[in-house]
Amino acid sequence: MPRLQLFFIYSLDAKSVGVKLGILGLGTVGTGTVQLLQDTAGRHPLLKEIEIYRVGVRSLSKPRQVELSTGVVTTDLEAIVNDPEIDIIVEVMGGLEPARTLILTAIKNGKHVVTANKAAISRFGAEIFTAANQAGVYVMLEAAVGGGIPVIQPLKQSLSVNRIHGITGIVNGTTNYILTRMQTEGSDFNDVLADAQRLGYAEADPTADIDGLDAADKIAILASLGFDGRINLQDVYCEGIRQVSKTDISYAAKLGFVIKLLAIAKHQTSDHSQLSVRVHPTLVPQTHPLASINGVYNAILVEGEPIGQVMFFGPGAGAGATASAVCSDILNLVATLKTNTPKSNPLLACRHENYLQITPISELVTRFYARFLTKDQPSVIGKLGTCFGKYGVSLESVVQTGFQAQLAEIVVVTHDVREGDFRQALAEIETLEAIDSIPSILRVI
Ligand SMILES: NC(=O)C1=CN([C@@H]2O[C@H](COP(=O)(O)OP(=O)(O)OC[C@H]3O[C@@H](n4cnc5c(N)ncnc54)[C@H](OP(=O)(O)O)[C@@H]3O)[C@@H](O)[C@H]2O)C=CC1
Ligand SMILES: N[C@@H](CC=O)C(=O)O
Ligand code: NA
Repeated sequence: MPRLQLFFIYSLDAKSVGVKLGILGLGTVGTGTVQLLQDTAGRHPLLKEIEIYRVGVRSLSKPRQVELSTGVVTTDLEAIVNDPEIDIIVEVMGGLEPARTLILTAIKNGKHVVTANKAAISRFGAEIFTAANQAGVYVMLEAAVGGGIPVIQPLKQSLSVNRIHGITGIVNGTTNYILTRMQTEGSDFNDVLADAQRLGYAEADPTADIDGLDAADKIAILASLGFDGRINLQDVYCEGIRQVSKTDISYAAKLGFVIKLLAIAKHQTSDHSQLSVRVHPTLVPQTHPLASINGVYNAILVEGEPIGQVMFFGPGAGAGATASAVCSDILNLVATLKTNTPKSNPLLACRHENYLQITPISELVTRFYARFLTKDQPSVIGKLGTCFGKYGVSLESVVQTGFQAQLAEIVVVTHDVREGDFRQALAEIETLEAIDSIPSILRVI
C-alpha cells in the first residue's frame, strides 16, 4: 500500500500540469510579462509550468518586441475570457471598459485574475471582489500599486496582524520622476513629462498621473487593505502637481524641504475615529525617509502597532519591474491551482464589505506653506499676521526673500492648523489691498 501511494505522487509530479494564461494587453506591462515568462532560467521552477495560451491586443499590425507562436495573438479579447482552456486571465490592458467587463466575465467563467489596473480596481473593486468571492476565484493586484514593489501581499499577509495607523507613499513614478528632475536640473515640466512617456512610466493619458488621479486610485487600494474596509474613491481628496513651480521647489529647498506628491491614509485622532485619505504635493523635510526617494522610484511607509515603521522601496513603474509583480501574482495562483488549495484562502482573497468613513479635507489638521505676492508697502507682514491670528493660525516662519515684477514675495510656513480655519484666513487675506495674489498653497508633512 505505501508503495502504491508513493507511485501515485510520483506520477502526478512527473506529469507537468500546464497552467494556461490569457493575457489581455501587450503594451509596456504585457510585453514585460511575456518576456519574463519566456526567460525562465534561474527563476522559480513553477514558471516553467505556465503556458502563454492567448494574448489580446487592439492592433495585429503593430510591431511587437516579443515572439509568440502563430495564432496566439488576437484582437478578440472576449474569446479569451470565455475560452474554457484558460485558467488565469492577466489583465494588463488598462482603462475602465472593456477591462471591467472582461474581468467580470473571466470571474463568472471561474478563472482567476491578475490585474495591474488600479483605475478599474479602485472604482469597481466592490463589484469585482464580490463576484470573485461568489465564484471562488482570486483577483490578484500586486502590480496595481507601487509597480514592482511588493506592498499588496505584505499588507494582506505579512503585516495583517498589525493595527495600521498610517500609510504614506510616493506611489506615482511619473510625477516623482518629473518633480525630481525639476528639482535637480531645473528642467521644464513638459520636457520631463515627454521623457516619462517615452520611458513607459506614464499612463496612456498622462493626466491621470499629473493630476494625482493615479495616486488617488492607489492610496484608495492601500487604505482599503490597511484599514480594513471599502473606500469610496469620491471621498479621496486629490490635487496633482500642475501648480508646483520651480519657484516653490527652490523656496522649499531653502527652508529645508523637498516637494513630493504624497498619497496619505492616516488616522487623524488617537481614538481612530477620523481617517483621512488624500493625495497632494507636499513639503517633506529633507530628513524624512520619503525625501530621498527620487526618479521613478516609489516608497510606501507603513506605520502600525506593534511593528512600528516599515518602508517599502523600489521601482514603481516600467516594464520589467511591473512584470515582476504580475508574475509573482501568477505564481501564487499557479501554486494554488497545483496544490488544490481551497479557493477561499482569506490571505489571498479580499473580504471587505463595509465602506470606511473618510474625514473631509476641511477637518484635516496639518502645517501649510503659502507664497504671497504683495505690493511693496510697509507692514504687509503685520497685516498677514493679524489676519492669520484671527483664525487661530500660528506661523512657524515668515520669509521675505525676493521680488517678482515689482511685487514682493513672502513665504510663510504655519504650525498645525485645521484646514478649514486656514482657508478662511486666506479668503480674508485675499481681500487685503496689499495682496496681489497667492500663487501657491501647499501642505507640509
Ligand atoms: N506602465 C507601467 O509602468 C505600469 C502600468 N500599470 C498598469 O498596467 C496596465 C497596462 O499599462 P501599460 O502596459 O503601460 O499600457 P499600454 O498602453 O502600454 O498597453 C496597453 C495594451 O493593451 C491593449 N489594449 C488596450 N485597450 C484595448 C482594447 N480595448 N482592446 C484590445 N487591446 C487593448 C493595447 O493593444 P495595442 O498594443 O494593440 O495598442 C496594448 O497592448 C494599466 O492598467 C496601467 O495602469 C501598472 C503599473 C506600472
Ligand atoms: N503611471 C504610473 C505607472 C504605474 O502605476 C506611474 O507613473 O506610477
Ligand atoms: Na506592487
